[in-house]
Amino acid sequence: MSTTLKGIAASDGFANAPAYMLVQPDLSFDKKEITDIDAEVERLQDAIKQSDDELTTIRDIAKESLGEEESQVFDAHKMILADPEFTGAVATQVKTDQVNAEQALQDVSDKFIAMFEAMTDNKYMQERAADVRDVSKRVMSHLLGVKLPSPALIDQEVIVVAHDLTPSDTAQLNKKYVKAFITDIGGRTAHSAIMARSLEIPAIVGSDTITKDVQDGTPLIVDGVNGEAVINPDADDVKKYQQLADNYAQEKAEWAKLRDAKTVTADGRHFEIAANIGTPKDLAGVKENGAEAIGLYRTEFLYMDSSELPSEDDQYEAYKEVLKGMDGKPVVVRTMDIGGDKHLPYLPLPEEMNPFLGYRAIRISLDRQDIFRTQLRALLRASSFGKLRIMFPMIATVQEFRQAKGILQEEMAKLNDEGIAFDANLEVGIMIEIPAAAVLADQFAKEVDFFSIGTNDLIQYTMAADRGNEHVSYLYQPYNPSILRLIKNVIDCAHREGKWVGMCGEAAGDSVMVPLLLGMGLDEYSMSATSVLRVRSLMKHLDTNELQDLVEQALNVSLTNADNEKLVNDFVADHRK
Ligand SMILES: C=C(OP(=O)(O)O)C(=O)O
Ligand SMILES: [Mg+2]
Repeated sequence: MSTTLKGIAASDGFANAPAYMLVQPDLSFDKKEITDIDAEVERLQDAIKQSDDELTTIRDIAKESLGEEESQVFDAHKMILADPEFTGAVATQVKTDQVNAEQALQDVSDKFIAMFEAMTDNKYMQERAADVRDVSKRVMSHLLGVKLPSPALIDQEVIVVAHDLTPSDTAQLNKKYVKAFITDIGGRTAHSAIMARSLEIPAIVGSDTITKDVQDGTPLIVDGVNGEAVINPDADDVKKYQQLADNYAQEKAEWAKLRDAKTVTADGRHFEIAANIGTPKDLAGVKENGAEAIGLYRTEFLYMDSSELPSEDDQYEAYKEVLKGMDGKPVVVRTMDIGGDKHLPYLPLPEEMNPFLGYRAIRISLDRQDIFRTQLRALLRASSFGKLRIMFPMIATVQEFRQAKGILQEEMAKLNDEGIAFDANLEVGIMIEIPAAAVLADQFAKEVDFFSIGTNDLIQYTMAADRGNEHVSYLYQPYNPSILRLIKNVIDCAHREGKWVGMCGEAAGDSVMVPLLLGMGLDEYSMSATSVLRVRSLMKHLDTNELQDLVEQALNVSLTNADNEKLVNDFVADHRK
């Protein structure tokens, strides 16, 4: 019999395929005394050989789908397997201690890991500890005869099931075979969910129990629009979801007709719909979906995709590609926003109790000015190839903005002295994602060129609810009057100073939020590229003259998020042109 599991709808679309468990297997074992030493060493050699074959396959697939650089880590793993100092030492230990291969492997790898981790003055060697850990896990899985999941090896249509997916796990999913994913934990604005939307992979997060409810191969249906998974669907379920998927495809075909159209409301007002990107590769999606600008380029992915800090030239090439690719249309580039759930293996951050409230984003940039200045120089050099706007993340105080802008001006002066061209008039703005900045928007508005409201963080900080924690996901309330009042304040303060305001948090592409934002006069809406056409279609059917009353009610009469959701849905049903 089929069962339905409810989670958080993270990325639109429907899929019907068997489950692929991307979960870490149990690698525990008992220590054993061995009498047949030769047989035990042979068992170890077999496991090493199987691991090596597997790594060859993974490397070849990774090279094809992710590129040469990303595949090199697997060559490094093969070298460890071939190193007699490591695998030879395991065989020796089996012989001398007369213990099972699992125990010998663990002892030797623990020794190597401790040795590498102690090399605090050589970061490169220190990072090798992670490689040894990975390799020994792989050999251990073969010794124990359990499967180690590997996204790169998926070569059939599946729905990936995982406890959680990191942004880098998500980046490895091959859209050709991974038809959807479901996780136990996570929220709608966690970065894996945001990436799923830009990859157009239907997804459900925060299901709580999916990894316990299914096994490898269990038939599954994912409804990413409503956040529902059907486990072991019957013929009726399949028919019902096929119908929903067909309707959705039809709706998408209708929206696609607006690809080259300007975004205009029923009363003829133009608003800018922009896209959020993480890498230059996302430009294709921006074009396919007819976005009018890039409202947020999350540059931290450039740092996350690299094995060391990207050089000024590497960054320059990436920024130039995006600016040229947009053909003079605006591109808002946000400086590095590392920290929170975004990590750099080569930039160890302090262990923190509350990483989202800790050392992150502009706080790191102002502290590590070497990293910040390199990024700013790369951006400035690229600025002559298009319409660049620079934006600083996580600004809490006016002083932080002044300091960041001061550093930018110093780099401008240096480039000037060196005779290197850049756009001296480029706009410099900030993300509004900390309540302190939203409240003091009148003061900030006198100094910045623009605001972009980051609702993902603004909501988590205002409601004190971790954006990636499914247990508090009910507090992700974009239409809560408290959030709407902060947004209205930001828009009004900016307009009073003649500045423009955008929004690049996920709420900018939310069908309930858009009528309210239009009514408040938000100028620019930046969202996953895959949401652009849906929102353009929605705006076409709304008359901004009729939205003032709606905003008044949402701010002053409604008490809850749910009140406002209903208010807007009823309004749109009655007033759609
Ligand atoms: C757009 C935002 O930034 P990020 O999601 O990258 O934190 C936000 O906080 O709304
Ligand atoms: Mg943010």
